[in-house]
Parts: sequence; structure tokens; C-alpha cells
Amino acid sequence: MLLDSLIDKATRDDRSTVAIAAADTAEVIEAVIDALIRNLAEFILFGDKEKITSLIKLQKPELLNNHKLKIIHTDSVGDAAKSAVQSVSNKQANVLMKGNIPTNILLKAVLDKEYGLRTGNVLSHIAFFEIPGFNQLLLVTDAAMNIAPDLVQKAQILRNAVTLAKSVGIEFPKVAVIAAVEAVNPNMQATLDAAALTMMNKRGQISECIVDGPLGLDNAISDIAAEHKGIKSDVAGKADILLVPTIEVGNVLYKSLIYFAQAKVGALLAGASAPIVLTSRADSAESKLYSLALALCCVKK
Ligand SMILES: CCCC(=O)SCCNC(=O)CCNC(=O)[C@H](O)C(C)(C)COP(=O)(O)OP(=O)(O)OC[C@H]1O[C@@H](n2cnc3c(N)ncnc32)[C@H](O)[C@@H]1OP(=O)(O)O
Repeated sequence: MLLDSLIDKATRDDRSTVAIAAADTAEVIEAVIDALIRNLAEFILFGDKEKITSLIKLQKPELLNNHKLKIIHTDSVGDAAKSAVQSVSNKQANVLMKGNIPTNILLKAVLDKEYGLRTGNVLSHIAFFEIPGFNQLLLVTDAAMNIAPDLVQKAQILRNAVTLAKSVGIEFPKVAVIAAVEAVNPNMQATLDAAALTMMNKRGQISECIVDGPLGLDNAISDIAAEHKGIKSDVAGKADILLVPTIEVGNVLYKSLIYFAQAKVGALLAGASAPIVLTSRADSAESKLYSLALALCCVKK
């Protein structure tokens, strides 16, 4: 399965409404226009109304009268985040999307106790990569929300990724828990957590997937590398999901895949009461469209 198939899957159902916090950039508007043309969803755009209107006028002026598009003016990014999150919590919209706004401002609104989208679950970021020369989607978690997750949080991050993988048709995913080495080293917390997660999977505490770790990135994705080290594993060389130890590892991997390997990406936050599209502000319109399609595939109706 590749990222275009997510758009096909999402196109079959156009009953969703997406609230975008700070929709005032060309890439966001381009993704919205593309989604409207494909009948993927309806949109409520929060942000600087004048700027949003002029961006739409530049790209597709006739869409300004489209009943599937509403623009609501807000005075600051903080207000845009709050209003967009509120529109999801009061069910006017069922997907939240990050626009031209710093990630932590949006996440603080999402976590707000009064109007946010908490469920009691850990919220986590999952990115789906289509990498040239690599013939399957590769999921990476968590590159954007949890800074230095502990074992309990990692277990939940892993479950969120497995649930999301299943919802787009990746049944029983293989999960590699990434560290710098394959042997457990008591001085490297990532290896201890990886070994514990592997055992939790063997004992049924983490189900519907196969977990193995610690694994280096090379052994997780390359049979040849795994063979060189004599690693015998159902996951090594065939991982569908990479669970990384910290946000820095995930974020650098995310941006390396895009900038060095020309990978395409779709990404979202899971674990909240609605899917949240969360890409980097610098990501392309195409990546925002893939992320949107991914979120629409996960909406609970
Ligand atoms: C990959 C492309 C996009 C990017 O590059 S993104 C760039 C990098 N990402 C970021 O800068 C965001 C990194 N994360 C953060 O800044 C913070 O963790 C975040 C999400 C803003 C939360 O920070 P604070 O508001 O300071 O939160 P805190 O730790 O004091 O906790 C406040 C309450 O929220 C809860 N919380 C925090 N993270 C959570 C999570 N993942 N899932 C569920 N609940 C969570 C936390 O338990 C606490 O709850 P309570 O108030 O004790 O009830």
C-alpha cells in the first residue's frame, strides 16, 4: 500500500468536516482546494480572513462561494488554535488540522482540560512514509509530541500506531523498537525499554502486532544488515513501524527522510477524541493532503 491509496480510501466518504487552525499559508490552501475538488471533506478555516481569502482568490477564486468552505476570522494563532479545537469538541468538525502555527501552541489547546480533545489516553504522532526505492509504507512514531516517553507511554504510543496501521489495512504490523545497539545495555534506557516492550508483546500485554527490540535502524529495515549481525527475528529487515526512543530521534529521522531521501509523508496525532493532522509547517501541500486523507480514513462516524 502506498500513500495515494489513502486518498482513494478517503474519497469514498465525504461526510467529514475538517477544522484548520491558522489556515493562512499557500500550502494549506492548496491542500484544501485539492481536497474540495476531490470531494474529500468540508472545511472550516480559522485564521486571518483577509489573508485566507486572498490565497484562495489567487489559486481557485470560484471556491470562495463553495458551501463546503467556511472561513472564520481570528485575531491571533492562539485564538485560531482555541476556536479550531472548540469546533471539534462541540462536534461542528470531526478532524482537526494544524495550519501555520507552532506545534506546541496547537497541542496546548488540544490538551486544554476545559475544551480540549483529551480522552485519558496518551496522544502520539505517527508518520507514514513512502520512500523511493522502499516498496512499502514505513510508520515512524513519535516525531512530534512526546518528548522523552517512559515505558508506559511508549507502550501506549506503540498501541496507537498499531491501531492506526490496522485502520488503513496494515494487519498485524511488525514493530521495531529502535535503539543504538541490538544488545541490552543497562546504560542505555532505550535498550531496556525496547526489551521490556518486546516481552510485553510476548506476554500479551501489547497485542495485534509483533514487537522486537532493541534493533538498530539498519537491522529494522534491512534483511542484509540483520543477517550480517546474525539477528534472527520476525521483525528485523521487515519492520512496518519504527518506535523511536525520543522526539529528537524521530524528528531528525522524519526530516532526513524528506530532505535526503525525497520521501513523501502523511502524518497525524492519534489518541485524542478526533484525528489531528499534524505536519511540519514546511511540509508540502501534497504531504498535507496525504495527512488529511489519513485522518479521514480514521474518523469514527
Ligand atoms: C514532525 C513534524 C512536526 C514537527 O516538527 S513538531 C516539532 C516538535 N514538537 C513540539 O515542539 C511539541 C513537543 N511537545 C511539547 O512541547 C509538550 O509535550 C506539549 C505537547 C506542548 C505539552 O506540554 P505542556 O503543556 O507543558 O504539558 P505538560 O507536560 O505540563 O502536561 C500538561 C498536561 O497534558 C498532559 N499531556 C502531556 N502530553 C500528553 C500526551 N502526549 N498525551 C496525553 N496527555 C498529555 C499531561 O499529562 C498533563 O496533564 P495534567 O494537567 O497533569 O492532567
